[in-house]
Amino acid sequence: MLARHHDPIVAIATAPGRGAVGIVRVSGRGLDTLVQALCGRALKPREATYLPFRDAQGQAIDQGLALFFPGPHSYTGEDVLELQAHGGPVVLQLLLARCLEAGAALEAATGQPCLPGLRVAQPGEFTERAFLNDKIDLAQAEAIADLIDASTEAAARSASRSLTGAFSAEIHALRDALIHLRMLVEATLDFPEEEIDFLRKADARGQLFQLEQTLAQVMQRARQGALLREGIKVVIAGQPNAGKSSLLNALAGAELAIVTPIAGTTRDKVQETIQIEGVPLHVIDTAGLRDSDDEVERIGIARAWDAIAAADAVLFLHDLARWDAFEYRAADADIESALGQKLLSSVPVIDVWNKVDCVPSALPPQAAGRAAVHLSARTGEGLDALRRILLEVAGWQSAPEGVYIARARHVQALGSVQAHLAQAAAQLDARGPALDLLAEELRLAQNALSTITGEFTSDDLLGVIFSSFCIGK
Ligand SMILES: Nc1nc2c(c(=O)[nH]1)N(C=O)[C@@H](CNc1ccc(C(=O)N[C@@H](CCC(=O)O)C(=O)O)cc1)CN2
Ligand SMILES: Nc1nc2c(ncn2[C@@H]2O[C@H](COP(=O)(O)OP(=O)(O)OP(=O)(O)O)[C@@H](O)[C@H]2O)c(=O)[nH]1
Ligand SMILES: [Mg+2]
Repeated sequence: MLARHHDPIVAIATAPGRGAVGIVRVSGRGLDTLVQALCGRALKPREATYLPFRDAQGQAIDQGLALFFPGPHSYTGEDVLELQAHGGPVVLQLLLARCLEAGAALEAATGQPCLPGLRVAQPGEFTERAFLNDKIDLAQAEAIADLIDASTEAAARSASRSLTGAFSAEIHALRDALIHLRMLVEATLDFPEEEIDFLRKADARGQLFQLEQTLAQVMQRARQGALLREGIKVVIAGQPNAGKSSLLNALAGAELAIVTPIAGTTRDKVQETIQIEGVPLHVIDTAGLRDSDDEVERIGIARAWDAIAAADAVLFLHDLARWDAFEYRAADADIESALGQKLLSSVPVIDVWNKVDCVPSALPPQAAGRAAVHLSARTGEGLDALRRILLEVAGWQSAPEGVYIARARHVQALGSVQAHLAQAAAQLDARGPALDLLAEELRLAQNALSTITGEFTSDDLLGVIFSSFCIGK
């Protein structure tokens, strides 16, 4: 991927479909001749010029604004030409084709090695260039995609914060502190006699402690950011007719799943993403859990268990209207023990006592150490309490001002830094610390940290990251 990074690329930069304005964007080195060919004149840098876009025969395709950003002062760091036309899909396709044709004609005419054939950009390739040309780091590039994909305002604001470099700045501060400590340790490797005293005088342990503290804070905020970006998967489970589908509909505020008094109504999973305080929650309604002879229902129940096994949190629904019946309680107990086998202990289960409107005075038993809520999916009573519990379970600390968007891979990288620092601390605390091991752990910690900003990231990972961008970005 690194090899192909200077040939000129072109793409439609605006969303597919009709729009007031549509943009075709070209990036590459030495685009002046292409500008001349496409616009019939040279363009003043960074100044919009109104002109006709003509095809090879001189016929106008459209009249629009042309903008030329000479590198390195552009989005990609290369020359960038924008043709801002009317936003119809056919017009933009014609303009794109015209750019490719002009590129090919120039290549044939000049045979210039500096102008290899213009080609259509891969998804994310403009932003990849911005990264490769040091306009932005990897965390910022990811923030651009996350800004575009943001499904809530809170996610968009935190992505914008990461894009301006707030997250990267924290990572750089950590890196600088780490480098400082590494220099100290590496220096002692050369003077083994004085090593321990030297480290003690320089308070290496104190520096490492400080580093761990800062890291923990960054990690906490990155986790919040990852939560905003990725949300959590919440599965609604319970016996038939407990009101699972009614609860999904109540949370979503729409009649998504079929609700009937017939037990065994839901078979397929029904999923909807809702948001609470900007945190996306992927709520999944499942088939009621019971022994069934019906083949279709059995498949639905198997899917329900698969969903439960993949859940970040489970809402275990109980029907208060039937709680008096021994068989009902026994069946709930069976589900309870099956949940215990299916779920990691870290996956929270919330007891949801549904249909409070039927039995206003009932106070059912509460399992120790587990969140519980009484509600009515029918009247909406208790739903706010459930929303609060869901946010708590997700780990949301509702301080979106300081949160920057982050991805699971960032949180993992920070976790790896944390593990290496813990190893380093163990060495420092040991009676006879192995300084080479200490140095090695600190080096690994720095490597893990720099995968976040992309200073130390494999081409494979870069490929995965940029290919998930939309076309033209
Ligand atoms: N028309 C248009 N709008 C757009 C973009 C674009 O490419 N075209 N962007 C694309 O995603 C975003 C803006 N991103 C940009 C980032 C840097 C530069 C740029 O010219 N940077 C120069 C000069 C900076 C300055 O004057 O301060 C530089 O970095 O040197 C332009 C756009 C959103 N809006
Ligand atoms: N009174 C009352 N009835 C409810 C409440 N929630 C659900 N119901 C009723 O209970 C019945 C079953 O509701 P569903 O939402 O279909 O139950 P379910 O758990 O999805 O059932 P299955 O899909 O069969 O597993 C319907 O008649 C609902 O109207 C509630 O809070 N109060
Ligand atoms: Mg249902």
